[in-house]
Amino acid sequence: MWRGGSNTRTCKRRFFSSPTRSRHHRPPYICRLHSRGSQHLKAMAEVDHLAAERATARFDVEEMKVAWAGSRHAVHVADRMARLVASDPVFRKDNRTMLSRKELFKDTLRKAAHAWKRIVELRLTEEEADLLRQYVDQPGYVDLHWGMFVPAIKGQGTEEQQHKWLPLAYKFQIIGCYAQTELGHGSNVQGLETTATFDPKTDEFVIHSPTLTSSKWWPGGLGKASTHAVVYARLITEGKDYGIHGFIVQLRSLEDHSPLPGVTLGDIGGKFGSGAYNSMDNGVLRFDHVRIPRDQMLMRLSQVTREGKYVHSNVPKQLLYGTMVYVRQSIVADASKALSRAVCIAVRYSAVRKQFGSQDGGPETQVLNYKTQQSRLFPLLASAYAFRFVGDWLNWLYTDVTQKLEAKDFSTLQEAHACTAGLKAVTTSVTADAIEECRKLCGGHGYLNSSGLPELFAVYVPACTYEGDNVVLLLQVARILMKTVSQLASGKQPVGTMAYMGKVQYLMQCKSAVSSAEDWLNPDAIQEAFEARALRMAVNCAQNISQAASQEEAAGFYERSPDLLEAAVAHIQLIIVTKFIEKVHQEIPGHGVKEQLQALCNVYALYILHKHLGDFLATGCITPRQGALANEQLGKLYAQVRPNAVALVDAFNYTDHYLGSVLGRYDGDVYPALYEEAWKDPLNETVVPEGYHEYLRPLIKQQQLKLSRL
Ligand SMILES: CCCCCCCCCCCCCCCCCCCCCCC/C=C/C(=O)SCCNC(=O)CCNC(=O)[C@H](O)C(C)(C)COP(=O)(O)OP(=O)(O)OC[C@H]1O[C@@H](n2cnc3c(N)ncnc32)[C@H](O)[C@@H]1OP(=O)(O)O
Ligand SMILES: Cc1cc2nc3c(=O)[nH]c(=O)nc-3n(C[C@H](O)[C@H](O)[C@H](O)COP(=O)(O)OP(=O)(O)OC[C@H]3O[C@@H](n4cnc5c(N)ncnc54)[C@H](O)[C@@H]3O)c2cc1C
Repeated sequence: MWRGGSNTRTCKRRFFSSPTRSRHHRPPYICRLHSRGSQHLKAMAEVDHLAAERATARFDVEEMKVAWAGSRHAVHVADRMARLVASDPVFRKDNRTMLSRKELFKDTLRKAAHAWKRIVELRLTEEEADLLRQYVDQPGYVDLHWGMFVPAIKGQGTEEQQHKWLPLAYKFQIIGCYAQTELGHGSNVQGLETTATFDPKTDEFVIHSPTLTSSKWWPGGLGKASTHAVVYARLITEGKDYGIHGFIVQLRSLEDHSPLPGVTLGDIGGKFGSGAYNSMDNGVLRFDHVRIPRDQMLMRLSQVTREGKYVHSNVPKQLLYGTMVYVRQSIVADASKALSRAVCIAVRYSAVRKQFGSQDGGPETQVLNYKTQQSRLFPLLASAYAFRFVGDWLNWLYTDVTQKLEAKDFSTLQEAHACTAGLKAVTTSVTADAIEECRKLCGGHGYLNSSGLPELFAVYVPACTYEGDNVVLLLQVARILMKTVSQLASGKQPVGTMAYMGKVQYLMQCKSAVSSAEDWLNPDAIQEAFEARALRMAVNCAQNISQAASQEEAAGFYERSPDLLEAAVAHIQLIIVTKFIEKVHQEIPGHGVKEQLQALCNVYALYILHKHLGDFLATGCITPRQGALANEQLGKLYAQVRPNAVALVDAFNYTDHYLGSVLGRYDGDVYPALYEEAWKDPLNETVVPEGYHEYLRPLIKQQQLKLSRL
């Protein structure tokens, strides 16, 4: 019922495109200047640094690639798709931040069409096509078409509707987007204002935007590309408002792409950063009494009969939110991708970069050897692995829930909602902060577009907002936690990721047995501390809410929401730690691979414990001494990770094209690459800048004249 994705094998439609040509041609004098400079610098380049780093790894990198990707098959397919993209000039992206908005958008259309052509020519499977989409690495309408429009029809459309619309979407005969958010309301879906009023005389719905704030605002692909949208609107029939439902609405002509009568639409304007999410045409849309046939209401969950009667199927209303649940779980997998990219850049560059440490003209110290660099970077490396594994687990959970829903078993719906919402919130917030931290870890050069980090940050940060603002989503988790706590008294045993709450008697009073730093390497000690902290925080919140004088529960919840947020984070961190521990308990082939993952798992858990020490101490789960021991063990783990760091990021198996960073190059030959990149800037197209004769020369001359008069 929630399933997304599609089988692209059936698609026959072909598109044609011409290769891109950079608008920035370096004039001959710069080529000469640069090639001399570059050769000179190449001789000095520290190309051996990463080779030496790779030699110190104490594990089999090829096998770690398998552990990271999930299977040998996954490594192979990802490798093939990454190379396919990297070797195709149409997919170049090194000039992206220098393109104007219009050029960037056209470049996105060109890439999408070319990608589709290659997918059809090579008869790629859905798995391969999606990887190709990811490696093209440019947000565009196809993400929303495949990621939300198609899944919405699959999840909320009847079989008949799927039969009609999906083949059109699979062959790109129509392009769709997901039009939910409005200018006035995004988080509060029930507050949307767009109306869909049934007219029994014509057997049509009339879609209307009654106010300015009811304008659809933000949907990706809506601004310029989409021909259709799944529009969420208040269903009104027989004079009654039945709340939010989905409708398939055609927006543009399939002949000339002009808006249909009654439809006003366009792009909402430039967004944060250069390049980045500006490749996406997030749009605005208003309806002026637009009529659509009744059968374009998505009718799997509820129907309106020919006579205008509203009928709700015997399924939970929340299935309407299924597309968001689907995308939230995919966003968790994306978080590990974005985080691992940033970490890969920062680790490699930190191994190449040297500062200080030599008093007598000897070599300087690799910045990766500084303990502070390690304590900032290695937890992020560990988090990338942690998010990867929890993402795999979440994908399993999602698939499992979907199968159950198809069998009309709704028992795990709440678990799916809590896990997707909470993990989406925590992993995206951490990743956004981590990308910025990686930029700082790369010093000044991290601020250059050519480091890849500014664009990665700019493209990533909206993940904290889209598909549900992270605070709003964490409060959803908190509500479920409070509900679970309140049911404990009645003896109802919590299940799934809440099962630990069933041990309430024990966890509320247990004391950690850790008495040495090594004791923190015991997964049971970690698990118990995290469970006790999460449960105690949730129970404290529940007690505070119930004690909030005579207030209603909702008012108590509102008062305590900052604490509830922290309780929700603690619960989600417990899930991440638990899934990492479970992963490490599995059989993992390859020399040293399990040991490295074990170390990273401990780094992740103890880093979180150290960072949130206040929670652990305030809830009395551990003593200050035990907290200090955890930190001591963390330092030892960093030393263990250090010789393996470069190999651990190599295991992500990213091409230089995908990384898009001169600092993160596989060969570590950073300085010539930085030098070369500088010359590609449009400012360097001429030696004397445009504007010199207009503004600089007159200014200088005027000053000279003044001086000569003195
Ligand atoms: C290069 C080209 C090549 C071509 C390639 C071809 C490839 C082919 C193959 C590709 C396949 C795959 C492609 C995948 C691509 C994926 C990429 C995706 C990219 C994504 C980009 C992002 C774009 C962004 C989109 C958006 O942002 S869409 C809008 C999102 N909006 C929100 O998230 C709004 C948030 N708000 C809410 O969700 C709700 O309002 C709320 C939950 C906050 C509150 O809801 P409500 O008011 O209804 O209710 P309550 O809080 O009272 O809750 C009532 C009960 O319902 C439960 N509940 C709530 N939500 C859910 C849920 N989702 N599921 C289940 N249950 C839910 C509550 O728990 C309450 O329960 P109770 O009554 O028991 O207490
Ligand atoms: C890049 C991007 C792409 C997007 N793509 C799409 C798309 O394709 N389709 C689509 O329909 N939408 C899309 N959106 C919209 C997106 O889903 C919404 O912006 C998002 O759900 C947040 O809603 P909002 O903008 O209304 O934020 P608001 O809810 O207005 O948030 C503002 C602030 O209020 C806080 N807040 C709100 N409610 C509460 C509460 N109950 N308790 C405590 N604090 C609260 C939030 O934490 C936040 O700090 C996109 C957005 C972006 C940025």
